[in-house]
Amino acid sequence: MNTPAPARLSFTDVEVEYRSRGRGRVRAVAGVSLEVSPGQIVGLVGESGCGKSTLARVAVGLSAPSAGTVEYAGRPVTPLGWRPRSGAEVGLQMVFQNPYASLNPRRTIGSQLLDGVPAAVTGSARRARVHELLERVAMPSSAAQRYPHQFSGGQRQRLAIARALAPEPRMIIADEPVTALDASSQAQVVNLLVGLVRDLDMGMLFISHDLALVHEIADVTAVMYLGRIVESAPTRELWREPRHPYTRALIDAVPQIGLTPRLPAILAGEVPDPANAPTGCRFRPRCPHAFAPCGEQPPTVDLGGRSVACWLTDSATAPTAARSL
Ligand SMILES: Nc1ncnc2c1ncn2[C@@H]1O[C@H](COP(=O)(O)OP(=O)(O)OP(=O)(O)O)[C@@H](O)[C@H]1O
Repeated sequence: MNTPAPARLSFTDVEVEYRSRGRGRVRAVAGVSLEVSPGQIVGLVGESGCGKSTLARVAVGLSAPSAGTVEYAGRPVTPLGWRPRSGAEVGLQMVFQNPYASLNPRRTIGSQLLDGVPAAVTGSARRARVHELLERVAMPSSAAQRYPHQFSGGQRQRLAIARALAPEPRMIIADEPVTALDASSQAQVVNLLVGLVRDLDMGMLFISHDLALVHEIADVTAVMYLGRIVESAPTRELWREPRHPYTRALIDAVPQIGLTPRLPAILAGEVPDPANAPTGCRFRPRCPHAFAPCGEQPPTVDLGGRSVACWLTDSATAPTAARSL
């Protein structure tokens, strides 16, 4: 008997390039390798424009990688529109920042949830499944007869989560799912999402620019800068001892109770345009520790459970680097 492959999402050396009229070739993702396993929440953080949403779109087949592979449950993710989606890909569902990206404003919630219920569920069990989904996201059964615009932003996001859960996914890609909500709805939606992922033993890639939020919920945190993952580690370790200068800067910029938030000098200004990315280490122009080797792209060093792409952690160059600190 064949054992099914674990519902793991794997990115291997993924690159995504856009062709844009004014900017030419934009390499939004420039060689990313990352894994999300069932039962695990991986947080992906980084400033605006660093390629987080592009990576999310590639994970669910909304964009195609220009190089590298994305696999889910041991099979390549097929870009949507290239061919009918296979059964495996239904196991991978996305929650967007804007719930209207997955909810049609002109159809009732009930009919949209029904669409997502697997065909194997038949007869009256289909409607019962819709009510179960509403209950899971703490919405009344009466929501089934109503339209998306009849709900508040937080409720609408909960309904979008119910829509994502309808096909019984094993993995959720959540791209800034609470960024557009007010503070109290944010807490409710985050708690709901994390509770569901834990109860149903799913995996989740949680994308956010909010490092403090990712610190609260993620088992592993991956830090992205200008199309590359610069550091990835169990969240607690990353927070206790950030190894990449960019991670350190992001953590320093997180507001702390009683202290005035302070943007570190090196993070002032914008992330450079990926259409004109610096050569070598892409963080080099903003890094206070940049030294000669940074003109070359740093290797990703595996430090046992965590990985860092920085010449400061490379054993051959670290001694020289230490002198520049
Ligand atoms: N369709 C597109 N055509 C051209 N360039 C694009 C396209 N989509 C994204 N980009 C560019 O790719 C880069 C990465 O964008 P992306 O939206 O993935 O970043 P992000 O980290 O999710 O940022 P944000 O949080 O602001 O959405 C940016 O420079 C963006 O301008």
